[in-house]
Amino acid sequence: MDITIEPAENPLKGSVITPGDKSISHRAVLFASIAEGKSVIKGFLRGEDCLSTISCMRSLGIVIEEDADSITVMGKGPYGLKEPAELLNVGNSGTTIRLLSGILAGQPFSSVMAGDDSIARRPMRRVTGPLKMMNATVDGREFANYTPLWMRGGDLQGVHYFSPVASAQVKSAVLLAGLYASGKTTVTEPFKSRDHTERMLRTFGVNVETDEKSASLKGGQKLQAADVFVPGDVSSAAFMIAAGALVQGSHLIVENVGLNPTRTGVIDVLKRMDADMMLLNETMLGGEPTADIEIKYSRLQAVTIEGSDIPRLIDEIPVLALLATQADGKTVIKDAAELKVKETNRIDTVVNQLNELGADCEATDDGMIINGPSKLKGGNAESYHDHRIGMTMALAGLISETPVKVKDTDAVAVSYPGFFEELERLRKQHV
Ligand SMILES: O=C(O)C1=C[C@@H](OP(=O)(O)O)[C@@H](O)[C@H](O)C1
Ligand SMILES: C=C(OP(=O)(O)O)C(=O)O
Repeated sequence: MDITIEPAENPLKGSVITPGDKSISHRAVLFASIAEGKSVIKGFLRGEDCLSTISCMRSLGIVIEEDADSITVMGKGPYGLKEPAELLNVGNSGTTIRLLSGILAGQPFSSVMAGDDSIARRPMRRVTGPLKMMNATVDGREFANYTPLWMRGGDLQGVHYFSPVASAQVKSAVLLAGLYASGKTTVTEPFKSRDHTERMLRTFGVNVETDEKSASLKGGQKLQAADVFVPGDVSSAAFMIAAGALVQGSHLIVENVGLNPTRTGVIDVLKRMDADMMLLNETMLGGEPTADIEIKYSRLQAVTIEGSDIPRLIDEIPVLALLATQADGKTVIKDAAELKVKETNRIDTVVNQLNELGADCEATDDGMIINGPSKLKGGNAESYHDHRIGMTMALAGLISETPVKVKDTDAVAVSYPGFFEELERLRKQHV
């Protein structure tokens, strides 16, 4: 479906509740499935990606009940999964295929995973490589780099894996396989990636050791069922925070934002950009720090974003790039080549689409340069079926001279079902 976003004639006002964290929702279902007993998950994100994880676990024989405010998973223990009769369809979700690979690597049966066109282009060797080192049998197109991925798990051996990329998906896949391996498994990364796996495995009773760049666990540990409360997703909140910062006169409260320190790069960068922002009601929910965020329209300054901050804000770069088009000066984003292997090549899709609307951006090998501020003129924008590009282009419509028509917005439901309705509601609350 195409959606036309009219320029905002009035400030955005009011409060919005952030939908559940996508990374944590996936993990809750996966870990509960291989735990012994019944786990109840509250605050679960009913986005398409997390629904793909539920459907894969059902195909593997796990009973999962859904009701209005919770998901109940009847865990069957580490070896309770059954050989699936059908292909495991991961849809658009990189997290599903990569984390599930780690679990399937430990299962004594054969399974095949595939997803949509975007998943078919995303590199899987980063996960299948270390899993093979651990003794799993894996294949796929181009020597196990592309879907469909076929696996037959087996007797795994622990490894110390030095990942060339800071990736929570790689780290999690190897650690999950490590639960089925003999001895100890360690993953060391160039920079620390999000640590939801380490935190949640502990909630399920697994002993995980961590230091600045490594995480380790011993094989053979059993997960015990646990109830999980999923905080709001800072990656989704970032779009509403950006809307508040971009539209003149706005004043929003974005509630229930998960503030795990491995995810708060976007908050740190917004502060450096001089955003008029405050954290309210800081608390701990389900083992993760959370707060409400008050944001007002802000005159933004250009910044450089690089190094260890990149994994802490990787999914927020499209919306940060839009914010940078309105900031004074030259914003430089570097060390972010990982953007090329997301749902789309997000260096190209962000730069092309923002330029199309009248911004001054340039793609580089590992990021982009944005000169601001520029008045966006509006027009047609592609989402390329990438949820984060679709939402970024919609926000561009709020500050353009003429409307922005965003193509194929259905993808937004991958991480933020109800995004357009919420945006519309905030626009109507100016009086
Ligand atoms: O582990 C996760 O839940 C995720 C890790 C990140 O990917 P990488 O591990 O590829 O960096 C992120 O981009 C993705 O949206 C979710
Ligand atoms: C990259 C993303 O997700 P995934 O890797 O799970 O497809 C994302 O949500 O921006």
